[in-house]
Amino acid sequence: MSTLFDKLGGQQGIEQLVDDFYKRVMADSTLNHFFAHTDMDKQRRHQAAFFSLIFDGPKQYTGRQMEVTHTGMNLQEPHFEAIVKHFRESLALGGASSDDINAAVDRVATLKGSILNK
Ligand code: HEM
Repeated sequence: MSTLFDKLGGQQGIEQLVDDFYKRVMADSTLNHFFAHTDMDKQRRHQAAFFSLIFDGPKQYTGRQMEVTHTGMNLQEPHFEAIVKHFRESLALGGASSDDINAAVDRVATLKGSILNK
C-alpha cells in the first residue's frame, strides 16, 4: 500500500507543495506578518520534513514540536482555517485527488490543539 507521502509525489511532490503553499501564505496579509522574522528557506525545509513525517514518508524532521514552535504566537481558529485553505489549494494545484486532499487535511487537523492558543 502506498503511503500518503507517495501519493503526493514523494519528496519532490512535497517540496513543490511546500513552495506553492508558502507563496500563498506569504501573499496573505492575515498570515504573513507571523513570518516577518522567519528564515523561509529553513522554514520550507522543516515543513517539507514535517509533512514527510505526518504523511508516513521518511522520518527526517529535526525541528521543534508544534506546541513549542507556535508558543507566543497566539494563533486562533481563523489563522488555522486560512492555512488549511492555502494548503488545500496547493494540493489541488499539484494534482492530488480529492480523497488524498481530505486525508492530508485530516492529518493536519489533528494538530490544531497543539498549535492554537499557545
Ligand atoms: C495556524 C496558522 C499557523 C501560523 C500563522 C504558523 C506560523 C509559524 C511560524 C511564524 C513559524 C516560524 C517560527 C520561527 O521562525 O521560529 C512556524 C513554524 C513551524 N510551523 Fe507553523 N504556523 C501555523 C500552522 C502550522 C500548521 C498547521 C503546521 C503543520 C502542518 C505548522 C508547522 C510548522 C513547522 C513544521 C514549523 C517549523 C518548526 C521549526 O523550525 O522548529 N504550522 N509556524
